[in-house]
Amino acid sequence: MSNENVQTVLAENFRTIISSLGENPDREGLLDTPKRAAKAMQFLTQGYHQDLESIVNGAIFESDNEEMVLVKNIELYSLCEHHLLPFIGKCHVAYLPAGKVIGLSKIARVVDMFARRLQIQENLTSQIAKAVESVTGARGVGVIIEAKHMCMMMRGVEKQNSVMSTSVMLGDMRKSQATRQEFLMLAKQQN
Ligand SMILES: Nc1nc2c(ncn2[C@@H]2O[C@H](COP(=O)(O)OP(=O)(O)OP(=O)(O)O)[C@@H](O)[C@H]2O)c(=O)[nH]1
Ligand SMILES: [Zn+2]
Repeated sequence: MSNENVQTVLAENFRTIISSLGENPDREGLLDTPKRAAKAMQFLTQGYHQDLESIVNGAIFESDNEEMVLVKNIELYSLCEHHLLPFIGKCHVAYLPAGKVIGLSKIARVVDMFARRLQIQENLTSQIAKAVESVTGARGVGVIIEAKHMCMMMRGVEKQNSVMSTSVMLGDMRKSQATRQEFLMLAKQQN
């Protein structure tokens, strides 16, 4: 289905949702809402139409550096697959290069590519780690995500302060306790 067709189908469904809620989809304020909501949902799930190779766009560079590279505090917006409500937080990604480094912005793009899908935080964390590992050939990769889930805040148990923390360590980052500790310590430090 083309992008426009998907948007039309989504908009029709959003119109049904609005009327099922007892609202009048024909009142002025809501007239364009199905289309807007459809576009917003397409944006928030655009990761399904992206692939690693085009996201990275060849920005892999040779380097002798073997020390840990860490990108901290990457903002993260995703949708939980259970309620379709947002979870919002930050992601820290570290890797141990093995002859190659990746363009800095590309790590954030990889995070977005997987975050803009229907997710649970655990799978999101491991998908990012595996993607960074495969694209850089790194000796080790670590990913930490700390996020607040709207499904726990706005509804359900209504807990406003709980933060879910998930981490995935691969390769040498998993094997070497000292390296893992260094990552965890650097990730925890304020800026
Ligand atoms: N592990 C994990 N659980 C999640 C994530 N996002 C949402 N959940 C949980 O998924 C669970 C779904 O539980 P259900 O009992 O089927 O759904 P529910 O009746 O809406 O649950 P409550 O949220 O407890 O009201 C809830 O415990 C959510 O907190 C996530 O990223 N990871
Ligand atoms: Zn949820």
